Amino acid sequence: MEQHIPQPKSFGPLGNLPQLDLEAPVQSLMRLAEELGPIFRLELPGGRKELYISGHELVEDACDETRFDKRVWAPLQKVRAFTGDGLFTSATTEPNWQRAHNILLPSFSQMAMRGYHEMMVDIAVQLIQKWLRLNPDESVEVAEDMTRLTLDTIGLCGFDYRFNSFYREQSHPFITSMTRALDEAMGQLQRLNIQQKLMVVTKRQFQHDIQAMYALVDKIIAERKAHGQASGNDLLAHMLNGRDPETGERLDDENIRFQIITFLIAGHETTSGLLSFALYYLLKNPDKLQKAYEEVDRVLVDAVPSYTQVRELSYIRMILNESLRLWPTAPAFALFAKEDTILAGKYPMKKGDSVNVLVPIVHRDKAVWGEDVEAFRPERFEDISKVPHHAFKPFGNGQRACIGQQFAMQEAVLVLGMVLKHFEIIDHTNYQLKVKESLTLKPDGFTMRVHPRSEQG
Ligand code: HEM
Ligand SMILES: CC(C)c1ccc2c(c1)CC[C@H]1[C@](C)(C(=O)N[C@@H](Cc3c[nH]c4ccccc34)C(=O)O)CCC[C@]21C
Repeated sequence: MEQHIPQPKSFGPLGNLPQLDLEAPVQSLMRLAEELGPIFRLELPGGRKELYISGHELVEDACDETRFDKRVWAPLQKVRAFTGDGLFTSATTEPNWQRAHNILLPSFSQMAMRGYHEMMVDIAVQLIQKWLRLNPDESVEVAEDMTRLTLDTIGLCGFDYRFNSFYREQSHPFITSMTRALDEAMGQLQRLNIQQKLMVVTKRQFQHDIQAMYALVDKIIAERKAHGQASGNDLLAHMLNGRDPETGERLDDENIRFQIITFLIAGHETTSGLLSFALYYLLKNPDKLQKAYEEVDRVLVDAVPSYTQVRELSYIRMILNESLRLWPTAPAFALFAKEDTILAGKYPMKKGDSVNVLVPIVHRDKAVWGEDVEAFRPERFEDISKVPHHAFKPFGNGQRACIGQQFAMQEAVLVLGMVLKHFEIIDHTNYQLKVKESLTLKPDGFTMRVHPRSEQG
């Protein structure tokens, strides 16, 4: 029988929007979920309705790939204006999704990470050098420096391009365009169609920013095709030379452009947020911080970490997983029913109906994580077989899960390990976490002090 699905009271054409804090929509949805329970409906401008699920049984069932597939929903549709049929914004049934997936999977495998290690170290050393030169009374703007690091890392590993963010106060022009375009895409999610039509200047700026992004990326592709490239082991080389093992086909230049912009977006904001949250939790949990220092002092015995040593930093990896549990920097993803079905045996869904997974709440489901869900306890990830993997979805689901997961984790373990090897981190302002919501989640106004640690042992 039809189960009741709670929905907050709605206010005419704007639906439930007036009750939400549009500066922090995810945190609004988290509060709604605590009030309304593991499933609730939200009404949006123009009568659009969205169904949110956050209970582990519902999420587990919705992650059944035989019955549900990734939905390219409104937020992704808006971004598709500049990422086209790139991996992130294409439907599984589009030809370029399967082709790019088949061609790029090896380039993002754990094996491939060995090939990116030197480039990741190149950028990580720049961060360490910058922090070593700070005066004792100066502090670090954590999220800002981590964003410089992750952007430069994906630029170098992706297509041998140096944004040189550590040598700039202002963002690189490409990033200015990308950030403004993303902000506009997000803004469109909350406007009525009539508002959207009237905002002519904004729309023109949006188109200008998209053309600016394409100009830079198309130039990089053209130059690479004209002059080739020494190393030949970055993502661009793999995309230019790769063939779909199933069909022998290659990616065309337009799709390669879309993939590069996709990796820049998906690859830097999310990883920088993860590193920032991890440092925040270590400052607030000195016993875990001590354990982390002990691991890096034991493993990182050389001036520069080797690929193998990074793989040995298991407690650092557990810290990052626990940070992703509490603050998954990609906080929601959407699924649709491939055929008529019953969700978790209770909620009938017609073919095409969709659900949105509210990741921060399923990561706090006490039924699977225990009563201490708000505690920062990396030890939950000690034994991977004991992690409730259907209630831990920071990288999405199934064949549409994050292709960059190994890249992100390899980079984050390397950077967090190097930071803790070189610095004692100090919570000099007793910072209180405020989560800033843009495309993803990150700490707002988070600064800390860093003291060089004397050479250990
Ligand atoms: C902590 C860092 C990251 C997090 C939390 C994260 C999270 C996610 C999530 C949740 C999805 C699924 C989205 C959906 O279902 O609609 C996804 C997809 C994707 N991510 Fe990531 N991501 C991270 C880093 C990266 C990096 C470093 C890259 C590339 C260099 C990347 C590239 C992609 C791509 C291409 C997809 C689409 C995959 C496909 O559908 O074929 N991500 N990511
Ligand atoms: C570009 C990608 C990576 C991206 C970026 C941000 C978000 C997403 C994905 C997907 C989820 C999306 C949110 C959570 C979302 O569910 N939105 C839904 C519903 C919605 C529209 N307005 C809202 C205002 C408040 C609360 C909800 C909505 C939607 O947009 O349909 C809204 C904020 C941006 C966010 C995090």
